[in-house]
Amino acid sequence: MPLDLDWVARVQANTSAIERRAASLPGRRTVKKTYQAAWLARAITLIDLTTLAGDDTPGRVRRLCAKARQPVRADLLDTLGLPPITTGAVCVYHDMVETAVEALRGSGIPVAAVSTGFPAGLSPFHLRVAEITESVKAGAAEIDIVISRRHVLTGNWQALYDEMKEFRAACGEAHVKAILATGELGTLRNVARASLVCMMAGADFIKTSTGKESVNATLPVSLTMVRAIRAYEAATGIKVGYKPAGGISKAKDALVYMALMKEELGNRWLQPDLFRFGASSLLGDIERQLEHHATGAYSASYRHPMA
Ligand SMILES: O=C[C@H](O)COP(=O)(O)O
Repeated sequence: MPLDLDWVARVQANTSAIERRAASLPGRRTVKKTYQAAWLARAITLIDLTTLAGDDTPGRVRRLCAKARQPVRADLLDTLGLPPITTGAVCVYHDMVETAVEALRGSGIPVAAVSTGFPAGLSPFHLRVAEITESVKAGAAEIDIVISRRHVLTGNWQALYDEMKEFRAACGEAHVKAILATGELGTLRNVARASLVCMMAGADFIKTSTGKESVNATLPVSLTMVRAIRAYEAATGIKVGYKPAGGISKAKDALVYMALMKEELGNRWLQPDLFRFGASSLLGDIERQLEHHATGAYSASYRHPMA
């Protein structure tokens, strides 16, 4: 849609109310027993299984892809009466896209690439656009772009809109997730406004963080962003997805995020086309919890290596 600056200017965020509501979630909402096992299995299908490290190698990416294809031991799934599952996607740097596409061939698992000068997004603009084009050409079905934080910090909503619109166009058929790097945006009002502008410019998902900021996904930021998604759907009928990312490594945290989505946006946002966790180590803890459900005993985390 065109940029609606009046709507952007009207956006408010009541920080203390948001913090109160976010703080009430972990204590109030838990699922137990077989329901918990079912929620955790669902959580696995929502993970963008990620490796974004300077020392990534094709071997590590291939092992990660094998894990994405079979995230939980078959005998555990059998004991729990769960069908075979896979992760939602595998998320890598551009250089690793071809390796991941090859390793996931036939699985139906999409490859997500972080493009546009991830994580700072400060390389020349034409190179950021070219990086998207290259990642799509290499087979990435999803592109995670990073926005220019300075456009938010200086209130230049037109520049943010134009940038996002161009990234959207370069993605073509690929889904685009807009990484806001919320830990660097200063206020929750900025987070709400940036969310709205990215949605107006065509983002399929809005995502909290690169995982490289000093503060990554948090519940107050998530509440702010999912309320923006709710407002955007109410006004336009368009459903935008949500991806909290960075520092989510415990099964119980995943359950809290899922409860937030269910309460704020409904069950529809607990499907992989509208919700993902960006996480490199969450799967290991979920596997441990599922093993506990199946056997009654906890295994050591080294028994659930990622890659
Ligand atoms: O988008 C994914 C994040 O980079 C993963 O962050 P994490 O390593 O803290 O799970």
